[in-house]
Amino acid sequence: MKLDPFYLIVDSAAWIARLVPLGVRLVQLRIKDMDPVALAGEIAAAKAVCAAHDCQLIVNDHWRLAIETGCDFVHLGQEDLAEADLRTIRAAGLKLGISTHDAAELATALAARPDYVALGPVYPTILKKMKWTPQGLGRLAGWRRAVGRLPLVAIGGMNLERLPGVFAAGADSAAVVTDITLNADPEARTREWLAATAQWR
Ligand SMILES: Cc1ncc(COP(=O)(O)OP(=O)(O)O)c(N)n1
Ligand SMILES: Cc1nc(C(=O)O)sc1CCOP(=O)(O)O
Ligand SMILES: [Mg+2]
Repeated sequence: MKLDPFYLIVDSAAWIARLVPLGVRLVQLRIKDMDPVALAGEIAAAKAVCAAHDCQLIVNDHWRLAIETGCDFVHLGQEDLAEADLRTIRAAGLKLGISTHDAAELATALAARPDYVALGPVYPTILKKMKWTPQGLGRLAGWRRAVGRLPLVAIGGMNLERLPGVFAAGADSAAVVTDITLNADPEARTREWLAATAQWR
């Protein structure tokens, strides 16, 4: 499986409707704290936009709702993974991406036979408080060696200037939130990301 080098992460179907039609090929819906009925509606709306624009949708955390709404890819962190039923996820035909932040988490992730592994935070992030200090490019290169040909996602503090180093270190895809969603012109920034990642597509 090949991941698009530009992996957009947003927190609503409205963001997906706004940015995916610009040409985004890989997007994660990452919603926290929403009731299941509203959440199912968000996932269904995101799925419809992605289907219309040939974009791979990845649902963060909510694997049961992803199955119920007919999605085909979920992302789980280590706490999510500990509570997830991997057999059910696999039986439903879902692909699976897993977060990692240290060697023990990488071993846990690889044992789950994921479709990609994410390493973060490669650079400092302002999106959420994290207990890990930034991993840096050397660590990313170490992850590349450790995972072999498995797709590797770099996350945390991604911006356009950092992309050459991130891909040179071995990432297949760069996942981004605030460099786009907090930009004064998210559409223009998305177009810049699409252009900047074209050479790795
Ligand atoms: C691509 C990607 N990488 C890492 C994460 C983080 O997942 P997790 O550790 O479960 O934290 P939350 O995003 O759920 O707060 C991710 N979502 N996507
Ligand atoms: C959601 C998330 N997970 C991370 C991890 O390291 O697992 S870093 C992160 C936030 C990424 O946002 P931004 O691009 O704004 O830094
Ligand atoms: Mg999670």
